[in-house]
Amino acid sequence: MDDRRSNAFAENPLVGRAVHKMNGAGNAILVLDLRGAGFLPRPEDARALARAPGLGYDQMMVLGDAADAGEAAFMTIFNQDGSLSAACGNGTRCVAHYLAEQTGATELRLATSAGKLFVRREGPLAYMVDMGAPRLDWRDIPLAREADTACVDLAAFGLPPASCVSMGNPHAIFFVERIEDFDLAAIGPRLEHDPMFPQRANISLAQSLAPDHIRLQVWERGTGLTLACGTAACATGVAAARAGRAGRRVKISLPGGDLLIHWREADDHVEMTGPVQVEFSQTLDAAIFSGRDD
Ligand SMILES: N[C@@H](CCC[C@H](N)C(=O)O)C(=O)O
Repeated sequence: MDDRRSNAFAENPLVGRAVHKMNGAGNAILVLDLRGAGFLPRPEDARALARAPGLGYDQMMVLGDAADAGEAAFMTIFNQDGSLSAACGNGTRCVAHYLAEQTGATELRLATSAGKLFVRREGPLAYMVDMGAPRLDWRDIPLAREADTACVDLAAFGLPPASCVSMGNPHAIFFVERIEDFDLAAIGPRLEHDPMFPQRANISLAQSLAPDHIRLQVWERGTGLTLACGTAACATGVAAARAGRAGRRVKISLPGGDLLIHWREADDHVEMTGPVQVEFSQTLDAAIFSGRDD
């Protein structure tokens, strides 16, 4: 190892590692493969990477060693603010693509702190993820107090009651006539931190276009407005079917692209199918971690 590399390594073990910038329906994803490394980025590292010029991300998917044989990796998922999420649908497709390209696998098993995920390649740049069963009990979302999760009155901003769903992470969905009538960038942060959500929440505005088609805009917990959110699309599909607004198969159109959601009757699991795009790979240098962490 040359001197520059060994000094940089002493500063931060991420220096010299490769990251892979991808997107899933426009959701900006950074894949960092730390299998075999025995460490995870610190929250301040995650924040530094999120604000690194030309790099950035909505979520960073850090691959670690899987506990079970047959699982390709364990995914630790960071938001821009350094907080963790137990689920990320678009990031899961990106990780699946990264691994599928390495191994040629067309089916993969991955794990997160929320559970195990099955992924199937559907095309050169398309994947279906079995996101597991939604959780609809108020304690599982979690909400701060007992409530009918199909109808949570947050009494704010002229919005109707929200439908709350956990896909391993908490979502509140507001069905509105027209998304444009609301400024999600302004109300999103306040709803994310509403006292009803002890672990904060991802906030979505949904507009029904047809019984099998919904428009969606998402304010993501720990990140902000994004072009797409896979778990929000799953949660919205579930909320819409629950309310009789849609069937169990629905197309969700987000600013960055479309996701197909199928809430299976047979086993209650939610399938999410959508695209991935590979942008670039880069080696991390020490300058990324040298700024202030405000
Ligand atoms: N973009 C993701 C969800 C990201 C996680 C979220 N911000 C959270 O903290 O729960 C997706 O595609 O599902």
